[in-house]
Amino acid sequence: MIRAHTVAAVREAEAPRLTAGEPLMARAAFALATRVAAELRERGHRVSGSVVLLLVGGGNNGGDALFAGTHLARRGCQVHAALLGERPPAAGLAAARAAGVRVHEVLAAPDVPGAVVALARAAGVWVDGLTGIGARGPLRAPLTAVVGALAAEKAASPDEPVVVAVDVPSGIGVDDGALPGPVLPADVTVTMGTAKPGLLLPPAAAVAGRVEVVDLGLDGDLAAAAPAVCRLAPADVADLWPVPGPADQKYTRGVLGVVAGSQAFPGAAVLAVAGAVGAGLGMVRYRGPEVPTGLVHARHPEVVAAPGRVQAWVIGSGIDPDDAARTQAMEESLAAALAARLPVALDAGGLSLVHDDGHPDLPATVVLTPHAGELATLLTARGEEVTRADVEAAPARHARLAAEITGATVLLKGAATVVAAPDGPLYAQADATPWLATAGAGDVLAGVLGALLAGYGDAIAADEEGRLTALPARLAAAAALVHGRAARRAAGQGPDGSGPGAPITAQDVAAALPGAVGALLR
Ligand SMILES: NC(=O)C1=CN([C@@H]2O[C@H](COP(=O)(O)OP(=O)(O)OC[C@H]3O[C@@H](n4cnc5c(N)ncnc54)[C@H](O)[C@@H]3O)[C@@H](O)[C@H]2O)[C@H](O)CC1
Ligand SMILES: [K+]
Repeated sequence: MIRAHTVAAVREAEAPRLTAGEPLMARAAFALATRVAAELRERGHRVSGSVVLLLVGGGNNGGDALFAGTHLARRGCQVHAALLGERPPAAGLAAARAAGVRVHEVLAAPDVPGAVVALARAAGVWVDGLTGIGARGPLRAPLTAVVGALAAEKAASPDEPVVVAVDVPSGIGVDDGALPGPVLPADVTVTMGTAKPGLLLPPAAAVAGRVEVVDLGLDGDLAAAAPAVCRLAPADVADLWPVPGPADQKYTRGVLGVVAGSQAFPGAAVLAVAGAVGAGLGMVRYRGPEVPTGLVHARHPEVVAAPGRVQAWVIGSGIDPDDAARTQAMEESLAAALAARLPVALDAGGLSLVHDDGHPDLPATVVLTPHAGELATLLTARGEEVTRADVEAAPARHARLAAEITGATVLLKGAATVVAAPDGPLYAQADATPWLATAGAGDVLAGVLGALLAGYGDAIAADEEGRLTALPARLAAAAALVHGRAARRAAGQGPDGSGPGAPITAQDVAAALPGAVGALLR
């Protein structure tokens, strides 16, 4: 699991070590130089003779870059430093000059962006040491124009140069993942001491590239600080996955009630059920009208269409809130779940059940699964004037707001999936593939989540002391990881999303679930 800590937590952890004179910056700079050299070699370049441009801000972020440039110059790189801060870090500057780094006072140039771009065009590596955790707000002039020009250069030639961000790409919202202004997208971010929330949270996570965490010896100090954002890795999901044992039978593995699909949208019932059975569980009880029931049985004859005991519910996929009969069925199953303290995945039309305060203070065992538009509609219905664009610009903030308003756990779907509960860390999962943006994918995800909730349903229902309140959020993040990995598998991509992939349908994703789960458990 990747844990990300806020600027305040990092400062608090660093302070005693800095006071004690620990050489944190030296460690940081050496690790940064080592990564730059590795990136050069991995691209088939010799380190010695390679041209490296340091973009140097006025604080210690720039200091990291300058000291790293010192190491690189000593390894034979031709290193140029473009000074873009009013007061460049003196110690770093002196060390760089002593090592032969060529220093450019570009702020004195009549055309600052032009001067930087001229240096950049001659370099194979750009080291972004403009701002790190000391940034306040969107980048200010002249960095705005400089970064805008460099981003345009980089967009025109994506393969070369390689952009290495120091600690964070300059200009992102370090604690919230916002993109308040121009940012230079990085191929690699070498982040110091611990990951930062903005490297995991959308939209900024999309410009961080591969994130490498440098161990500065802060883990002990940071362990005391609860992480602000977590990202589950496959191993964490494997530890969570309900794997049956010799004593299990279908009722102990978990039975899932599915209220999805309608005469108008019967396919969603098939897809939600396919997601659940593909993820693996004891049994599905499907509740719906004749047409979807027939389709479900045609694809999944093992599904039971009779009422009975369940350990979790999926409610809402493929249901139009204007469909009175189906809305009544949704209300009844939600009421039954709440009365029995069972976990629920509320998807699509099911979200309309929380558009008013008819269910005040939902427990965190209810997991809402909106996309950005549905979350905007929900928040607006609950009195927060919010548009889809607002949600997409700050997904984590809006997911947490919805969790606080409703009391439920919120899984906000998107290119990266954010999970927020009223308390505890955010989760940010980036396991999907753009090929997953296809009709019905959300229905399958609701089924995967339902299967996981059913696997833990009895334990959650019996959890009188609230020891498991953090579990639904973690299960939701796990469902997002497996759903994304199954989509990559179905698209013919690697587990890391590598490769071009190919068109997939929601059913392809469901069919790939058993293989994706098996790959996790190996
Ligand atoms: N604490 C340590 O010793 C270590 C820090 N590491 C590195 O240092 C930075 C944090 O350094 P700090 O000096 O606190 O701030 P920054 O360099 O990130 O930024 C301050 C710098 O940027 C200017 N600035 C602030 N906001 C803006 C803006 N919106 N637009 C333009 N310029 C802005 C400000 O004026 C200053 O000049 C951390 O990220 C690490 O890289 C070491 O790695 C570990 C030890
Ligand atoms: K930076």
